[in-house]
Amino acid sequence: MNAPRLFTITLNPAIDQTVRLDRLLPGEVHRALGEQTEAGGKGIGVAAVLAALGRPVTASGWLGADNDAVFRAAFAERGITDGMLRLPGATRTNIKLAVAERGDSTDINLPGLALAPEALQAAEQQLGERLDAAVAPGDWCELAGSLPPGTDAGLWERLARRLAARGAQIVIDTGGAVLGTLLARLADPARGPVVPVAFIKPNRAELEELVARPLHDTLAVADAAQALCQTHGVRQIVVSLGGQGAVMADGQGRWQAAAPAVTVATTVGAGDALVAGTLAALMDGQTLPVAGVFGMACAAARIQRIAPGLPPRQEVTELAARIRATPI
Ligand SMILES: O=P(O)(O)OC[C@H]1O[C@](O)(CO)[C@@H](O)[C@@H]1O
Repeated sequence: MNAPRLFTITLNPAIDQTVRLDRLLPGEVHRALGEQTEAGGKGIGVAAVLAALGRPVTASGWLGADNDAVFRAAFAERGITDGMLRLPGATRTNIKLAVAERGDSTDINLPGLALAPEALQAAEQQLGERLDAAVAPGDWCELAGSLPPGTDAGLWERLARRLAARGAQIVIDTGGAVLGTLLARLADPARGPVVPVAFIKPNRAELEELVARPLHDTLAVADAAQALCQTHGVRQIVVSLGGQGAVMADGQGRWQAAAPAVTVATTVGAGDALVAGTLAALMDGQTLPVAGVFGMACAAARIQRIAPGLPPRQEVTELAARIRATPI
């Protein structure tokens, strides 16, 4: 069998406009230090990191045809296969305020391209056919990011079932109520064949929403993550804890790892880099703690610059050497 490939599926991509500020004072006038525009959206961020790691990756999903130039340029420059449908209209622009004093970003994410029900149905049909033609058994498919207006978890569910029927490994990186609904539906035999989920990467708030209780410490996070593996048939989980690092869980155990201290230019894309690095290593057959550490190194490398992608591999390897996963 050929080496597995990754397809990211982004149904609500974004043009990220990052405005750099020295500080943020609500209600005040700010003079920006600078501005940068990048092709964004969760699966596109993941694809950028995978491509930087030298992996074949296809960015799939859909884009507004009116302003796709930034995506075309990014795909060509980074060596990402462009598998995105073009739909009538414009892709949303998300505003990112990267604030030097705070060392983080404030995100303002817009709803996204709204399509009429018939147009949505046609887009789903066309996307499904494209994926059927491209995805081979053993390939990994990431359902990435939020859903556009007028759609619900059913859209992800139909795509996941279609891809699982082709023998793909399903990865989910979507948040809010949609994640819980989707996991519950895919694990429910009354709805059809149970779809095993290879990997998810909630953050603490998303995991709290999934298990419907606050998770005050690392141990509580690890317990909740491991329980989710058992109840929802999720094979591997990395819970991102921002500056505090990550907790990982699978059928074999649970681990925690602290994030290395780095200078932060933006926190946008940190989660995508964590997913991308972890998936790259898992696809190589690495264990979860090894893969999660590599993902964390990719995230630490990613947040030091505003542009998606990664610095030279040596820098990522050095960061990985500074991270230890310890069993909990
Ligand atoms: O689909 P969501 O949840 O609105 O997130 C989209 C945002 O997330 C990112 O992909 C970063 O993770 C940004 O590029 C983008 O603006």
